[in-house]
Amino acid sequence: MPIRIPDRLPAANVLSRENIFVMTETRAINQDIRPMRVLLLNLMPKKIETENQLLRMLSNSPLQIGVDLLRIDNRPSKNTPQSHLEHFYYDFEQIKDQFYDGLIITGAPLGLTDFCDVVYWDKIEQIVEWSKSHVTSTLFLCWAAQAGLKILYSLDKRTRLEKLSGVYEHQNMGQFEPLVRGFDDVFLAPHSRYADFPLELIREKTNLKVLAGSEQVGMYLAVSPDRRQVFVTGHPEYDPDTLHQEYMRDLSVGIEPNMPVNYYPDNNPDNPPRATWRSHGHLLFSNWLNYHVYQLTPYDLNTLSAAGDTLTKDWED
Ligand SMILES: CC(C)(COP(=O)(O)OP(=O)(O)OC[C@H]1O[C@@H](n2cnc3c(N)ncnc32)[C@H](O)[C@@H]1OP(=O)(O)O)[C@@H](O)C(=O)NCCC(=O)NCCSC(=O)CCC(=O)O
Ligand SMILES: N[C@@H](CCO)C(=O)O
Repeated sequence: MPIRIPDRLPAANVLSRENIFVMTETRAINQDIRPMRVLLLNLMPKKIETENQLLRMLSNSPLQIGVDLLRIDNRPSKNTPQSHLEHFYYDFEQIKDQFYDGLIITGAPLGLTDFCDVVYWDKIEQIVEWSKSHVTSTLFLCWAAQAGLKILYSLDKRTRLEKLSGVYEHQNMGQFEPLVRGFDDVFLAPHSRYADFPLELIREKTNLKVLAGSEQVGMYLAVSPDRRQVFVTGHPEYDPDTLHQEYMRDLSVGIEPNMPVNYYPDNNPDNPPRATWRSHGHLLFSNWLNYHVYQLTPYDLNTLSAAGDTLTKDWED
């Protein structure tokens, strides 16, 4: 089933060219099934690219999914046309009385910025708190995972000496957890972060269930006991060339970044990179939509705030 997006959102053309079935608002209103409602809080610098990447991941589902785009930084954007933001994005005030089946909070290039110096930190805290009564399942990506751990578990920011950049192996630690259904025992995913998530720290300081990771990258995927919060510290949604774009950007601003690990064929940046994580990314987002959104969410979303922990399925561990 397709994703439901505004008629003129750029992703409509991008995804249609890839034979990905998107449904415009005009077509969608003729369907008499309840679409899933997913809110995308986009904090990434290249917002249109991130929209395309995440909508592609959400499109690989038998569900009809309505996607609302949210912004919380009303300063002029450095990397996205203001007209795009004004036309396609909601402000929190416009949606705070709404209920959603899913919320995705993206990464942000704020790995070297203390939380207290993040211009919209108060709004992030407000939205995470709001999600507890207005969203069935929240997916925190990369920087948002670190922010979510701070807000929900008071886990202080930990920063690596060097940026973790490249495509890394992960052990599947989730056994029969639905979120990792169909995962390989060992799988690849990109990372691009200074944030640090040591496995033992996560296990010691939170009640999260770690579902995938490694000694090298730490925790990659974890889920709360009620399965309503999912933390992903990497970027399974990335295009093949996203790490390359970031590498070239960081070189051009004089940061002297290390070359992304296990990424360029023959470790040569002149060779076009290939995606070795795409199937994992699609499976992760499909499993999230199926087991953490669709199968948990109440038919009447307005009952969500009263539902509390009765949403939890008693899946076998
Ligand atoms: C990454 C770049 C090169 C990006 O440079 P840009 O020219 O795009 O602009 P920028 O001023 O850095 O801002 C990028 C986006 O972050 C927003 N931004 C910047 N500072 C902010 C702050 N204090 N609070 C809230 N938002 C902030 C800007 O508004 C912009 O979003 P709009 O476009 O909407 O205006 C730069 O930030 C940089 O050199 N940073 C130091 C290296 C680094 O941190 N790289 C990323 C590491 S990876 C990472 O941080 C992932 C997370 C993690 O590691 O935990
Ligand atoms: N890693 C991204 C930011 C979100 O993780 C960057 O270098 O811009």
